[in-house]
This record gives sequence, structure tokens and C-alpha cells, in this order.
Amino acid sequence: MNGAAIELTDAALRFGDRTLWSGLDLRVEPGEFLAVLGPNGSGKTSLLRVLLGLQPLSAGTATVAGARPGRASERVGYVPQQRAMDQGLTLRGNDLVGLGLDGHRWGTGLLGLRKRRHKIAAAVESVGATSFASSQVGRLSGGEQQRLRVAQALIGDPEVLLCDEPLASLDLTHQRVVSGLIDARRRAAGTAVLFVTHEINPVLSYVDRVLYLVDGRFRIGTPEQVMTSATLSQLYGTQVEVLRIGDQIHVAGAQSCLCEDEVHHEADEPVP
Ligand SMILES: Nc1ncnc2c1ncn2[C@@H]1O[C@H](COP(=O)(O)OP(=O)(O)OP(=O)(O)O)[C@@H](O)[C@H]1O
Repeated sequence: MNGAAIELTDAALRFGDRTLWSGLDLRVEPGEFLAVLGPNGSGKTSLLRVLLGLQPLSAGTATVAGARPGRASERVGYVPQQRAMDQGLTLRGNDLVGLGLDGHRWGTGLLGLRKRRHKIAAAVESVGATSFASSQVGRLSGGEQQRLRVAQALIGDPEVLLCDEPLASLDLTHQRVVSGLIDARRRAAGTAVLFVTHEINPVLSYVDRVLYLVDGRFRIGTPEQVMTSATLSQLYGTQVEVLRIGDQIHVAGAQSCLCEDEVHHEADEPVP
């Protein structure tokens, strides 16, 4: 792919009187890992919705995988937040992953079906899900379901991977597995990753740059540039302390901020 994987120019998003962000210039390169951080309601998911073509910008322009948002969906993968699927869901893991394939590309003949099956098996194997991919997804654990969602998002070999808090409600082990899979793909295939998260620590070693949104303001830069007491205090408009403990970053003092220390539990209950 020539040029940026994602490009926003002087982009703004407003709902009524409220400006979520404006004057946003962002260029994400192929293979880059960009973390999008910010408190609840700062517009992280809305940014993803813009890039998916589900939400028009109020001003400015956006390009994703070389096209207007939503126009190149076969070149864009999407990993949603982990949510336990209905236990009664009889869809099998392999079929869930297969939903990520563009049906037209494979045809309906025997050859097409065989190629499709191989492609699904390879995607399932790449996320270490072979042993449970023929089970009904409703009976799988949250971590297993999330691995299948990553396989579904990656099976079409996307140029851009959009992730909406894919680690939320996963335990630490599965956070590592899922984020490691995403990192491995962008290194191997040059997939650009835009990763919305409340917690930077599970992905800190992968993050090239951070887009940090707070109440209409934002900062873009490397974690070293953005995750400092001075920068976050300025963004939040109040004193915020950023502490580096070992290889982790802890943010203290920002009201409803990063929630770095929030404990996540594996979601067992279906979320309505
Ligand atoms: N279509 C819409 N119409 C009006 N307001 C909206 C719409 N979509 C989102 N909002 C508002 O925009 C704000 C930002 O929402 P968004 O979901 O993007 O935040 P977020 O940063 O992802 O938050 P969280 O961390 O809680 O998931 C919220 O206050 C939300 O209510």
C-alpha cells in the first residue's frame, strides 16, 4: 500500500453543542501501532465509528486503507470489545471466523469451498484456537471467543486493524495472548493497528504512538512524549502524576482517567 494506512485531516466530530475533538490531524503508517487513550466519553469509540464509516465527520476528511471510511471494508479488520456471547449460540468457532471472509472472492464451487476451509483453518491456527474452533462459540470462555474474533478480523489480510478495547474483561494471560497476536500480525504483514484501550500497560511494549483524548483536547506522540505528568496535567487541566514503575505506567490524580489499576474480570454473563 502506498501512503498512509489511516489519514485524518483537520477532522472534527461534534454532537450538538459538544465537540468531541476538532483540528485532528493524524497519519497512521502501515505497520504502526497507535493506542487511543482517554477517559470515558472522550470520543475513542466515536473515532473508530468514523473510521469504519458508521459516523460522518462534522468537518475535515478521513481516509482508511486508501479509501473513504467504509468504502474499503474488505481491507479493514475490526476487533470489538470482548463480550460473552449467548450461551445458546450454536454457531461454531470455524464459522464465526469464516464470517470475516468476503464470500465473493471464493466462489461456490468445490475448489472455492476447499480454499475457504484451508484459509479458515490457517487463521484459526494462527491464534492458537484449533483445539476449540469446532465447538459452539456460546460454550467457549471469553478468552477463547476473543481469539476467534481476532482470527475473524485478520482472516481477510486487512491493511488496517481497528480494535475497540479488545482486552477489556480478559484476564492477564489472555490480554497478553490477544495483544501479542495483534502485534505479531502488524510486524509480519505491515498491518496498521489503531487500538482503543483504557489500559496502556498490556500493550505498552508494542505502542509506537499514542493519541490521548481528553474533553475536546488531544495529544499525539510516543508514550515517552505523551505519558508524562506535564503533558497529562495540561490535557486534563488538573494536576496528574504519571509514575513509571518498572516497565509500567501508572496515572494518578486524573478524575475517571485511565483506570490503569482497574481490575477486570472475565465476563461470564452475556451482556445485553
Ligand atoms: N450518535 C451520537 N449522538 C449523540 N451523542 C453521541 C453519539 N455517539 C456518541 N455520543 C456521545 O459522545 C461521547 C463520546 O462517546 P464515545 O463512545 O466515543 O466515548 P469513549 O471515549 O469511547 O468512551 P468509553 O471510554 O466510555 O467507551 C459520549 O458522551 C456519547 O454519549
